Amino acid sequence: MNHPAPKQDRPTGAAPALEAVGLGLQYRRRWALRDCDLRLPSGRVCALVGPNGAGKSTLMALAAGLLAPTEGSVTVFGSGPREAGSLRRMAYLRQDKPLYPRFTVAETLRAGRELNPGWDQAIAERIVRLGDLPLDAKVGTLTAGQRTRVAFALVLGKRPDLLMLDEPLADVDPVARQELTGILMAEAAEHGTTILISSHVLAELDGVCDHVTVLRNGRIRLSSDVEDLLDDHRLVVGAAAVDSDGAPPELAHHEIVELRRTGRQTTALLKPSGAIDPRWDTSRPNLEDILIAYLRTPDPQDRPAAGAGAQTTGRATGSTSGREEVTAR
Ligand SMILES: Nc1ncnc2c1ncn2[C@@H]1O[C@H](COP(=O)(O)OP(=O)(O)OP(=O)(O)O)[C@@H](O)[C@H]1O
Repeated sequence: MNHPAPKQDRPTGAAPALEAVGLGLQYRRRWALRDCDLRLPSGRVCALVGPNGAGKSTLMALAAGLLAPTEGSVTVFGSGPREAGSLRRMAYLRQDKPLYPRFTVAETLRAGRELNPGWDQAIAERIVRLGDLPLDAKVGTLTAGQRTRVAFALVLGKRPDLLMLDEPLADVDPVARQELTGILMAEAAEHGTTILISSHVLAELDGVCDHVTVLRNGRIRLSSDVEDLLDDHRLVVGAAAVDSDGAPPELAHHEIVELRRTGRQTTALLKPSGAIDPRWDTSRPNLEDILIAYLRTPDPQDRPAAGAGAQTTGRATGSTSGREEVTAR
């Protein structure tokens, strides 16, 4: 679906909606998030993408003040996430969408109204009504998708300036998905709400978000405006021979994000520097093409130095036909 992406940055000098500096969180000996630098200006719709266990929920929980950082800092509109002003201005919809099962839908909305000074009953009721949810139904009797709708009504009813949604639509049917995404985007455009949304459904992010951050193994792999990403990358397809390192010499002067071989065909996602050899069929990738390539390949800094061991990107050696060989550069 295509919605105009809101781009209403606050006046210069205003604190970003969310800022992380060297942010990290360690569980026992394992880092769930490390060296995270992120600046999300207000009014943006930012997708947070990454494989399972990449650290997306950890980042949101830190920004919501539910976890304390092991190192670094995170602020919301310039203040610590646990400060009263920040708590008032943000809403966080956790993946498990905690609600009181014994409350009815109406009682849940009433609690939202009583707890939140800026409560917008109209939008909350609209979301519930569109799902045909009986107001007197107990939340515990609702399906997972219906509970998601109630949780959506609560976070949008709060009218936050920063809305963080952790895989919010995973259990919602496709029609409701489109409808709730539409409401979300309309609300963001109308009120300048900053949205941070994590999702595994990459195709649905195109046309919805204007900024994207990719996390991999607890580190930021990529964080960029969508328009810049689309302008800066090219997909090339050719039949050129591949040298022993996997990089065709004609492409060697470009930054190769990912190189894939299927039989005699080589496909690469590039950040070109200069003209691309005309023997290669060149096209503009869509957002999903770009995100998949970054998700599949580790950051060059995280890869072992040449000769220090095999590349770590699932590269299948000796593949010449049928099988696909993937090489990160
Ligand atoms: N309470 C916990 N105790 C120990 N380790 C944890 C805990 N919560 C998360 N982790 C670990 O931290 C890492 C990041 O987890 P996180 O939930 O942030 O990932 P995610 O990107 O949200 O994953 P998913 O897409 O599966 O929801 C994972 O390795 C996870 O196993």
